[in-house]
Amino acid sequence: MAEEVDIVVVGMGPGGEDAASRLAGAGLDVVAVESRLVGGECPYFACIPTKMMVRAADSLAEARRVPVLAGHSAVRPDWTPVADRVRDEATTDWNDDAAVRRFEATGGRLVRGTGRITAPGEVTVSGSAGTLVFRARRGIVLNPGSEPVIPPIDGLDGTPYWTNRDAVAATQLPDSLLVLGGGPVGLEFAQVFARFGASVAIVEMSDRLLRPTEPEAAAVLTEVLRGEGVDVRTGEGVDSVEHTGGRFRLRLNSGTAVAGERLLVATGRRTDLAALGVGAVGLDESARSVPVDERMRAADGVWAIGDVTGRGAFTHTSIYQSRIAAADILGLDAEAADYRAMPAVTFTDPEVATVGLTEERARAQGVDVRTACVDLPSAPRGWIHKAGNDGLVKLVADARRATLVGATVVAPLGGEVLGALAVAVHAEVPVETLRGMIYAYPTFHRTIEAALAALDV
Ligand SMILES: Cc1cc2nc3c(=O)[nH]c(=O)nc-3n(C[C@H](O)[C@H](O)[C@H](O)COP(=O)(O)OP(=O)(O)OC[C@H]3O[C@@H](n4cnc5c(N)ncnc54)[C@H](O)[C@@H]3O)c2cc1C
Ligand SMILES: NC(=O)c1ccc[n+]([C@@H]2O[C@H](COP(=O)([O-])OP(=O)(O)OC[C@H]3O[C@@H](n4cnc5c(N)ncnc54)[C@H](O)[C@@H]3O)[C@@H](O)[C@H]2O)c1
Repeated sequence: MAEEVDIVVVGMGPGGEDAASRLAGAGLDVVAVESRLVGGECPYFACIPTKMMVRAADSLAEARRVPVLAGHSAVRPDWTPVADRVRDEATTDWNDDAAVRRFEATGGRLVRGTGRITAPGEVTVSGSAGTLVFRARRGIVLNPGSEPVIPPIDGLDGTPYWTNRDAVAATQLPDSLLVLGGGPVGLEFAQVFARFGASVAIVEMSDRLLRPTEPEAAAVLTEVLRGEGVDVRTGEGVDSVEHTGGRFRLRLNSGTAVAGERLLVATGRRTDLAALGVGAVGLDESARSVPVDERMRAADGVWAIGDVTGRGAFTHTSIYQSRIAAADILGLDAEAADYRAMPAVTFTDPEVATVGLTEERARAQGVDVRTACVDLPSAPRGWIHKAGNDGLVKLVADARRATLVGATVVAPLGGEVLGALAVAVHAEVPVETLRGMIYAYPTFHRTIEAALAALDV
């Protein structure tokens, strides 16, 4: 017998939790289905624990800069406080009781298990309590998130490789780490483990790190990582993997090999749409993502939010979309999603912070592009900062409209500097208005003024 409810939310990632709470709080009868932990990847295996690791690693790097700036320092890294903090503060030992209580306080009901759309308006949940069938009167919200992609490399399957979930839970520092994939996941972990003393190699098959970002940003980061002793290999694929005697050995396309104690696979994310049963509502189960309109509608009575929509795999995307989907379901005047000023920060040191279009993407969209790029060490604050001042500010402008359509900041706390540029792109602030502002001296964000001066708009 199917149980009738108003809403079924499948997956309680950051967006699912937010949408389910909003809808239950508005008085709807909401069932939320979660197969692992309420809160999703971000608090237990991703954003929060990794940023705690980054914070710890950055403190080591800063201490190592003392000899350049302030005398002597001796740093003896210890992984124990990091592992303890991740276990006790970030994840409460991977326990979601507090999140469950928070959700249930809104009036919603949590059902543990794996949800699947089995007919229009119907979700079947398989869990430890058996099989339950729900009919959703008002709608189904899909927030299944994403799983690590494991590439089909000869020998990889069956080895004890790490994904982000294992790396976050590491209680001991490996002596060496091989990182497959030079995207945000690979780079944040690579720098953390290297700063704690592991010998780290990154193997990235495309011609540069952080492929979707500006090449200038990738170049700075590559140089910084190499300067810290990380073996960065771009344009390199892996032919085969061996794991013997407790060590991994990767044979690379170039004929060379790299070896290490641990292997982190950080080659992107995927969602199994067939397992989610989206074919039952007419969606393509073999697609990489669920296409949604500007109000997150994926099909009649189905909304999708988060990584599964392919609009930027970030927690802020998921929560932004949940707000819109919940408003639409409640029949409120929902804003239409607008991704022009999508921000992203990779929390390496320096941080790589981006908003809007890169130069390459703006050109591909036919924008009349003008760019300017200012190196941080040549700006007053960068020069003062000295050790650890690698970075730049790059602006991408639309000359016809005389506004910024994109920007990249590579800087210490570059994500904070990005705030001003995100406003500029989002609100289409005229370049002349930006030039007329007063930028506090000598801040990192004042480098924006120098970049604006160099912009031919
Ligand atoms: C290492 C790492 C670091 C990251 N750092 C950042 C960062 O600093 N900032 C940032 O913005 N983003 C970061 N991200 C991305 C961020 O974690 C995700 O974009 C974010 O979690 C949003 O995902 P989501 O809402 O789509 O769902 P997820 O967080 O992936 O959660 C989906 C939930 O749905 C559940 N689920 C899936 N299928 C079913 C089903 N059929 N039935 C029931 N339950 C199901 C899963 O168990 C999971 O709990 C990071 C990602 C990684 C891997
Ligand atoms: N700070 C943040 O906001 C943050 C941090 C981590 C992750 N994330 C999100 O999570 C998503 C996933 O991150 P990711 O780094 O896993 O994926 P990604 O897709 O961004 O990067 C994966 C990289 O692996 C490379 N690659 C793929 N197959 C390979 C192979 N066989 N050999 C060598 N290299 C290979 C790709 O060329 C790519 O550069 C990101 O898109 C991002 O949105 C965000």
